[in-house]
Amino acid sequence: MPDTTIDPFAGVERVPGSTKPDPIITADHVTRSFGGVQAVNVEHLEIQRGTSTGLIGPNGAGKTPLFNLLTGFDRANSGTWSLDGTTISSKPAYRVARSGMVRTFQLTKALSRLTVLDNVRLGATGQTGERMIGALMPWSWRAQEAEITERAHAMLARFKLDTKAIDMAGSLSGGQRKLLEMARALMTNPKVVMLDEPMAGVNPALTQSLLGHIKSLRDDGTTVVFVEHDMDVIRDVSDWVVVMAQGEIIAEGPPSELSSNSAVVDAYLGSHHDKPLEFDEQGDPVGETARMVEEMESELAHRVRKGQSISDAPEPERGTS
Ligand SMILES: Nc1ncnc2c1ncn2[C@@H]1O[C@H](COP(=O)(O)OP(=O)(O)OP(=O)(O)O)[C@@H](O)[C@H]1O
Repeated sequence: MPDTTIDPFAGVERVPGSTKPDPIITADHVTRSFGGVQAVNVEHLEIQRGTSTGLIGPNGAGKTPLFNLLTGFDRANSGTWSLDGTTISSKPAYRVARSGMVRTFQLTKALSRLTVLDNVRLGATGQTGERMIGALMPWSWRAQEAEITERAHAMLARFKLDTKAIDMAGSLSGGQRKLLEMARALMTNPKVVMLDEPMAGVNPALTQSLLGHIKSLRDDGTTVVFVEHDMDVIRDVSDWVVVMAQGEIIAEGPPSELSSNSAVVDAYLGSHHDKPLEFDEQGDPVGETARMVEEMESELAHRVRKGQSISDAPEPERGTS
C-alpha cells in the first residue's frame, strides 16, 4: 500500500515529457503514421509508479493509437519503451500482458456468448504457451483450473457481479460490461492497467462504483493509465494528466492546474472564436471550428518543440479570408 501522505509529483516539472521520481513506464521517440497522418509522435513520456494518470486530448489526438502501441496491439514506426525497466517495445500483446501491463477491451461478439464467469476465467489464461502445457500435463492444468475458477469467483464478488456468474456476458448492461472488462484484466495481477474510456456508455447508477474501483486499484498500488473525455472524471480520478494533440504530448500537470491552463482548454474546445462553434453529432469540431482547433494545436505543438511555455500561447494569426 503506497504512502498517500507523500505527493509523488511534488517536485515534478509541469512540462511535456517531464521526468518522474519512479517511472514504471518510460517511452522514447515513439512514432506511428497511417498513410500521411502522423497519429503518434511522442518524444518522451514517463508514467509514475502507483499513480493514476489520465491521458486527454481532442478527438484524433492519438491517445488510443498510443495505447495500442504501448500494449503491443500495434507496431510503431520507431521508438522504444519499457515497463519496470524491461524493454517491451517489440513484444506482442500477450507478452506485454505477461510482463505486467494489461488493457481493457470492449466485449467482443465472441466473448458476449460466454458466461460472465468464463470471461473472467479467460482473463487468467496466457496464450498458446499455457494451453500447450495444459495439453501435455493435464493434471497440472486441472489443478490450475480449479485455482483460476476460485479466483474468478472472488473477482466477480469484488465487482458485485457474482449473481451474474452464469449469465451470458452479452446480457449485461453497458456499465456491468465495463466492470467485467476490469475484472478480466485484473485476473493477471497486473502492475499497470490501461483503461480506454472506462466511463463511456456507463449509466450514472454505475459511475460511482466504477470510479471507486479505479481509485481502489491505484490505492492498492496498481498503476492506472486511462484515456477519458469527461473532465469531471479526470479531475476526480487522476493524480496527473498528460495532454496530447496531433500525436504529440503538449502539456502535463496535476488536473487542478491543467483545467485553468488556457492553452490546453483552447486546444480542447477551440474557444478562440468570433463565430458560433460547430460540432458534428460525435462531438468532433467541423468546418471553421475544426480549422481553428487545428491552428491552435499546431501553434501549441510548435511552441512545445521550441521549448516555450504553452501557458501564455497567443492566439494564432488569423487568415484574412
Ligand atoms: N488503425 C488505423 N488506421 C488508420 N488510421 C488510424 C488508425 N488508428 C488511428 N488512425 C488515425 O490516427 C489519428 C489519431 O487516432 P484517433 O482518432 O484514434 O486518436 P484519439 O486521440 O484516440 O481520438 P478519439 O478521442 O477520437 O478516440 C486519426 O487521424 C486516425 O484516423
